[in-house]
Amino acid sequence: MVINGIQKSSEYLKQREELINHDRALRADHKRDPLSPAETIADQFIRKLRATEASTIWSADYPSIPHPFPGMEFLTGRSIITKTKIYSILSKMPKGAILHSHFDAMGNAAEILGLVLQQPAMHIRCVKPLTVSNIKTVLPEFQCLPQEMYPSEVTLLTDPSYKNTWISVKLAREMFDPKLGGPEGFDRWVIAAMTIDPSEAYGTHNTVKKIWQKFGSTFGLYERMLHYVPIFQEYFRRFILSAIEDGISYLEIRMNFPYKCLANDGKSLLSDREIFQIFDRVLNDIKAEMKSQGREDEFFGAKIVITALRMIPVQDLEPRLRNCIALKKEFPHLIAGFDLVGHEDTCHPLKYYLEPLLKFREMQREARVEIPFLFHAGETFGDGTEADMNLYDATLLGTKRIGHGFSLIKHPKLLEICKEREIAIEVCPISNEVLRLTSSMHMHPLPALFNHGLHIVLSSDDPSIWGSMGLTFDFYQVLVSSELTGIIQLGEVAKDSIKYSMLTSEEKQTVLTAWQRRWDKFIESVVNEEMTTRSVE
Ligand SMILES: O=c1[nH]cnc2c1ncn2[C@@H]1O[C@H](CO)[C@@H](O)[C@H]1O
Repeated sequence: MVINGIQKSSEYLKQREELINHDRALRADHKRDPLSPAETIADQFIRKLRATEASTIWSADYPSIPHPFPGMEFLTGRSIITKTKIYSILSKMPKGAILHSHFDAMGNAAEILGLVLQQPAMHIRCVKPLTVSNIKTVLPEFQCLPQEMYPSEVTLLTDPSYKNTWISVKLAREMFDPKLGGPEGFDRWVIAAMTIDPSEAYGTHNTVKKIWQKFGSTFGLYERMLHYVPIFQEYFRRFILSAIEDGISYLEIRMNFPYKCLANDGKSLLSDREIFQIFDRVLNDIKAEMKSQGREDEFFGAKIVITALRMIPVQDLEPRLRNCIALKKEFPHLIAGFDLVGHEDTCHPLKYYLEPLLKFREMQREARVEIPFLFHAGETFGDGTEADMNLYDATLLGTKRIGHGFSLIKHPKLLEICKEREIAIEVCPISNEVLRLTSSMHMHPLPALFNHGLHIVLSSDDPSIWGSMGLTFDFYQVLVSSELTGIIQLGEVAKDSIKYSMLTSEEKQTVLTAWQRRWDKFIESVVNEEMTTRSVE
């Protein structure tokens, strides 16, 4: 690799090629087996399409989007993304597993409101009468009420005499003041509170701290809307079905326990056991449904990563960990691991929980169960802050994967360890951008992680809140913001999501074989698309 002293351009070009290959040698797409002829065509076709769409769809004028570009802020660019052929191709790609998403924020917001509206027990209130001038700032509050507590007198949310009283959600919607948009205005009001919109992410709340205030307030709503068994069950079923339609064949879902879900009577709480029994039932029903359609190799189930909020006092963690062990013993096939969640920049660092976390290993040995740590760490742009330092603790505590690891790129030794120990990084591109860690995908550390040869899985984190159900949008943002990354790299990421899941090695083999079959078919369909496009040109 000596560059000095080169005389001939042919020699220079040879050395240039060697240097480039050397630099790219760690990437997953460079390390894999040679591409099949069909993969080569598909890869080149998608690269060409990406360039064409950058200069057509992404360069057109849009009245409400002043400066569009591929990889731009997701919430502003989403309506352009869905116009592209690349998006439509990626929506058919088999994507492997979702390994990083939070249960309460995985469904479509409008559909969740639809489920709430079907339940007479669901009620709503707000702190003062809603008016045209305060509707953007006054938040709805939901509550499931037992029948004996249904209100006997009703004052509408928009009535000037309204005073923070409960009203049935359905009635509140039907009677919503036409001056505020009637029932559609009601939907807009509630959905705005459940989601982050571009004016918030890129305007009023454009810092990590401010956007987390809005983000946190949405979780308060989801909790009240979803934690009622008829809604909870149907919600779970629907998001699994929609994940399957997006080419996802397995999920590991983070969920806080105890998960306070109201039973049918709207009063008593389900036990954790009952929650897991519901999971089992819903998953088995879906598997049976898939089998009856001859699609059994498209879905292999889901597991829960039990989480606790990193705000709880340290002494409260040990009982949670004991509960986690008891649940694992009873539902070994449904529990993937343990994690602590919440805003790392403002909550307790992992180090604060060191004693119970160290003890957890011993507790597992005694109980003869294995519950790997799958820690969120480094979801920050800090460099040496406590949130950033969580990466050291997650690594020392033996985490099997790292959730986000946004600041990992700053730490050479940790990069080396993650590579050596095959600690996969769960990267959630759209989440990081909406939560203001990066202003566009081009500034995201992901391309650097790919180039360093880290094991990466892509995930959606909280798709309800940014309207990015499934994984297609995340895959899209990654594909269009690096020239090196092509469909082959995305295929490797999908494979890694199976390889670094918490399935057993036999299960992984089964899921990988099914994935490969679907991948070959997918590549064939891209090749067909290429031929059709060529014949039109
Ligand atoms: O990206 C994230 N990082 C850390 N915590 C999160 C993220 N997304 C959601 N939660 C947390 O998970 C809980 C629901 O399970 C919520 O309290 C939310 O704060």
